[in-house]
Amino acid sequence: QSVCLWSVPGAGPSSWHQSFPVAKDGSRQSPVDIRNEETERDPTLQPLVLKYDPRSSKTIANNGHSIQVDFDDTTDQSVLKGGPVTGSYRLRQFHFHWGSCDGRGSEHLVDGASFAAELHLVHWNSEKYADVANAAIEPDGLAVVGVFLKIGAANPALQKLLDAFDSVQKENTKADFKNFDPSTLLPPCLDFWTYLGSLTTPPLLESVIWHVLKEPITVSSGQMEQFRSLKFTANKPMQDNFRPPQPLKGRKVRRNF
Ligand SMILES: NS(=O)(=O)c1ccc(C(=O)NCC(=O)NCCc2c[nH]cn2)cc1
Ligand SMILES: [Cu+2]
Ligand SMILES: [Zn+2]
Repeated sequence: QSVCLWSVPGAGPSSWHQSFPVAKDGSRQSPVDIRNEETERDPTLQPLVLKYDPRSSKTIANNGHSIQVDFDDTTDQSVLKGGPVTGSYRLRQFHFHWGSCDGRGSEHLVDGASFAAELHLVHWNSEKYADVANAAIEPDGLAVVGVFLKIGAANPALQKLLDAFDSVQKENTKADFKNFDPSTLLPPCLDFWTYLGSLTTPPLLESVIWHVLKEPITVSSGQMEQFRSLKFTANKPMQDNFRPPQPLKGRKVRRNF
């Protein structure tokens, strides 16, 4: 979107259905509140395999509604395999969602509870589709890994990212960001919940196989303040860029733990 839809007052998630009817009429919208009691353990789920090569990291950008690190996805350098998916999904980018205070900010909830932020690692099905744009319109086109950020000790891997924020303070700015290994942002345990969902920002396409990790990583309050120092459109602080939970509409959330 030229004017990103978070920053214009009254143009947040509650008005997206005007331009994107799938927001209201869709059957597999994201995020959702994961009620653990209602999830189903599925022993047939394979372990999640995330193989990331730091040489594929390219740039860091403030795109007006999040901070995003883009990867070279012209070859299978950084891929997701296993879990509920067959085949291999190529890492394209990762970005974050966070709140204006530590008590909110994540998109998925667990038993109604929010975390301070949520990391999304976005992969596309490079075995079946030519590029991310073509994959993004297919029901099995994207695989996104969600990692919760919980307030606790400062996270040194995250600090490397935050130190690069000075060069992307303003909206629509981009800087080199090479040799970053996204696996440093993952928790030691890759247990996950999985369900069929969508992009959580416009165009809200219903093309995402979600893998939400059970174990959060930590972030300190001070580090969260650095996220909030980034600017939205028209110099507004970038924060509260999360969509509230959407109806499950009969979907089952499975877990591998
Ligand atoms: N939150 S999430 O469900 O993980 C997610 C949401 C949107 C996209 C996406 O690919 N969205 C289209 C697009 O082209 N995004 C470019 C960035 C942009 C859009 N508007 C301004 N900059 C990918 C993942
Ligand atoms: Cu946008
Ligand atoms: Zn996201």
